[in-house]
Amino acid sequence: MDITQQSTMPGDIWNPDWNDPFVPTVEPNDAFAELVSAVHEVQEAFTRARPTPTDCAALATELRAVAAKLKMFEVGEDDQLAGHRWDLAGRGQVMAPPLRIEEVTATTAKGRVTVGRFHSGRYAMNGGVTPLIFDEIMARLANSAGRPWARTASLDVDFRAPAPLDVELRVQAQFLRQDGRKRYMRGTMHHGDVLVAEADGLWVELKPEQTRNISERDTP
Ligand SMILES: CCCCCCCCCCCC(=O)SCCNC(=O)CCNC(=O)[C@H](O)C(C)(C)COP(=O)(O)OP(=O)(O)OC[C@H]1O[C@@H](n2cnc3c(N)ncnc32)[C@H](O)[C@@H]1OP(=O)(O)O
Repeated sequence: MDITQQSTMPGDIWNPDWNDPFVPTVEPNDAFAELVSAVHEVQEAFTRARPTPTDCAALATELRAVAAKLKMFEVGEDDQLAGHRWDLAGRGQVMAPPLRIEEVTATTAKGRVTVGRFHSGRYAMNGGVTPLIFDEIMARLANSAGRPWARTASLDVDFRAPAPLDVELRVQAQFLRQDGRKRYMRGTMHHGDVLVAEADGLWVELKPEQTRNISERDTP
């Protein structure tokens, strides 16, 4: 299959606005984006802090109060906002660093990400976080251009240099080829000119019975 012959089908699976690098990550008056940003702030501040035992206890109480409030708004996974806000960096989920995907064509995707101490191993990005970032951008590309849904079957990451914290990293994905249901992808992560990690991945197109749990809300 010649994947370069496929269009990106704007409006179908890919919002053309997302190719504009100047679309702000957080829209004014976007209350959910503010909430996501606040959770990220808590994660980073928690990681950097060394509170006293008394303060730990008080903070735990306050955070449990916040969790109780959020539980009042619990919905099913199809209806939750986290992970479904395709216009936000990181889709509004707070597990992986907020990768900002700026461009997706049928064959390439480009994004940028900055990680703080929350995602640190030791003075460099944790080795488990790098695959999260690759999976996000490579999956986005694998599922772009109107292609039927595919899930990650394998992801092989090579760590070439420590990925520094608090600076912007550039992440790219490339659609190498398709062989039946198999889509072969490649990813790279750079800090400046330094290649910090690269990845090879296989995405396998789902059979109809494997798409049962994928809803319209999963469509970018
Ligand atoms: C964010 C954007 C959008 C996101 C939008 C949200 C929805 C969709 C995406 C969700 C993203 C995820 O959750 S991904 C989460 C992480 N991934 C997963 O949970 C996937 C778990 N695994 C599976 O569900 C399954 O193993 C599949 C679907 C990957 C493959 O199973 P299958 O459908 O039975 O395929 P099967 O017939 O065995 O294999 C088909 C071909 O692929 C090859 N193959 C299969 N697995 C492998 C493998 N690990 N390594 C090498 N090759 C493999 C086989 O040899 C075969 O080759 P040949 O004989 O044909 O040559």
